[in-house]
Amino acid sequence: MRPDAREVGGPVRVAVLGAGVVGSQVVRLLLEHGNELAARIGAPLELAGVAVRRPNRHPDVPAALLTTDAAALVARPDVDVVVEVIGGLEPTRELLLTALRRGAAVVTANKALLAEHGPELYEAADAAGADLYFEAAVAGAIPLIRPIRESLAGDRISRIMGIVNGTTNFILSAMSQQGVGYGEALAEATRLGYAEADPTADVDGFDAAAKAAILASIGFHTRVGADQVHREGIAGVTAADIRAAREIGCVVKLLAICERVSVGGGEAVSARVHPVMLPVAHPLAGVDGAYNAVYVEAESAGRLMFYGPGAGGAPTASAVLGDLVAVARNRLVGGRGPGESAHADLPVQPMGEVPARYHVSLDVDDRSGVLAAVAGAFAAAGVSISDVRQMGRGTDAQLVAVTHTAPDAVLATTVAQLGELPAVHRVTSVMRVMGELR
Ligand SMILES: NC(=O)C1=CN([C@@H]2O[C@H](COP(=O)(O)OP(=O)(O)OC[C@H]3O[C@@H](n4cnc5c(N)ncnc54)[C@H](O)[C@@H]3O)[C@@H](O)[C@H]2O)C=CC1
Ligand SMILES: N[C@@H](CC=O)C(=O)O
Ligand code: NA
Repeated sequence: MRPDAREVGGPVRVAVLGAGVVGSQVVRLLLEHGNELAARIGAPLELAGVAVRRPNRHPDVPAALLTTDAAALVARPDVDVVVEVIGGLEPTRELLLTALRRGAAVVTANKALLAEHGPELYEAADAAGADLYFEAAVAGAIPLIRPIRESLAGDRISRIMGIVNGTTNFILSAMSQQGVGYGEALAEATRLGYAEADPTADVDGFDAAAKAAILASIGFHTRVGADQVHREGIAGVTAADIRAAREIGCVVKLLAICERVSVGGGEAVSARVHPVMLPVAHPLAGVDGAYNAVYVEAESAGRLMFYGPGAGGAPTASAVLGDLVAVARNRLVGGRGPGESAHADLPVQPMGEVPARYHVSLDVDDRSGVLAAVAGAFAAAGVSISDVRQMGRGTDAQLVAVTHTAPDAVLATTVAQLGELPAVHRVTSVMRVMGELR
């Protein structure tokens, strides 16, 4: 049940859970822009409480609002909206279920929670007629969730593809443009507030996979969990990979790709996250630092591109505040925003079936017959090569091959077999390639 209907124009009371990088900015904006927000909503937003772990670390939050008891705060009947910016799966799942079950609206930036427990949260929201908004959970400040759930609700989306993790994009940009080392770039991304509390979530691709799960779910009206997204991070991307990409006119980017695909006369969803070599002329190749950019392709709309800051306290707080205004407006008119839409219920395509092109660099013997042996291994697997180059380096040589499209599993097996050839010393770089190479 919703809390008691409020008198029109009465305050909308907001509880904020967590006052870290994002939460502290949410509280600041609420306190600094209160009058303007009230004018836009038609009622004041009143900060009812801020749950934190260590109250003495938050001098900018009025002391009377601070509490260490988040469970008591979300259960308070006078709280209309709960903003969750703690992160992680627990106790956030339990806290948000408590809020939703008593009819409070929820605004969250927590993609990990949504990708893992989205259906349970949606069900609780539906049962109570409460709002569940999460614009900040994907691509930070960029309006993307609302455009997909609302503006494109009348269209048929075929593809959502882009850079959705600011930390890894920051690291890859620093490595390729300034020659900064991986560890140093990660430390700087953490210092700037881009990285997750545990940055392995960023570098191992978990964060991008959670975002891909959310995008695939709302884009294709199908429940896609984080465990159904193929995930490869950037921890294995080396300076040699970045050099190899540069040699063929490419940059390395970590992409999330969600597609509606045809499988055996029916439709399925493919959702995957992995590094790719992208030609420098590709629009996503120029997206640097903590910026994100996402293409959405829809049957009638055509190709749309969304670009902007994908991480950071203030940009993410902007998305949270936008949701807060939306749910407050809904509340005042007694309405509700979109709930879960999972009617299509499409199967998820296994990664092994996804068509891909690979760029493979090998250290090989510099002698005749090696190229033929390598080409023979590709041919035996039915994989055709679009480009091959061999560069002598004294006693050994570097051999680079770019394949035509083949099923991902076939390519992966072929590369493993190449590594077994006597003439191959080492497989130095393997990466998927996208777009037209020069
Ligand atoms: N930092 C960013 O650029 C973005 C973050 N997000 C998401 O926003 C959420 C918050 O991220 P950040 O602010 O960066 O994290 P953070 O680690 O800076 O802040 C989280 C805060 O919650 C507090 N906290 C932990 N458990 C608590 C509890 N039980 N009760 C009260 N407070 C508790 C922590 O002490 C910390 O201050 C995460 O879900 C993250 O994935 C989303 C988009 C961008
Ligand atoms: N750690 C995330 C924060 C925003 O979602 C990122 O780097 O993108
Ligand atoms: Na967003």
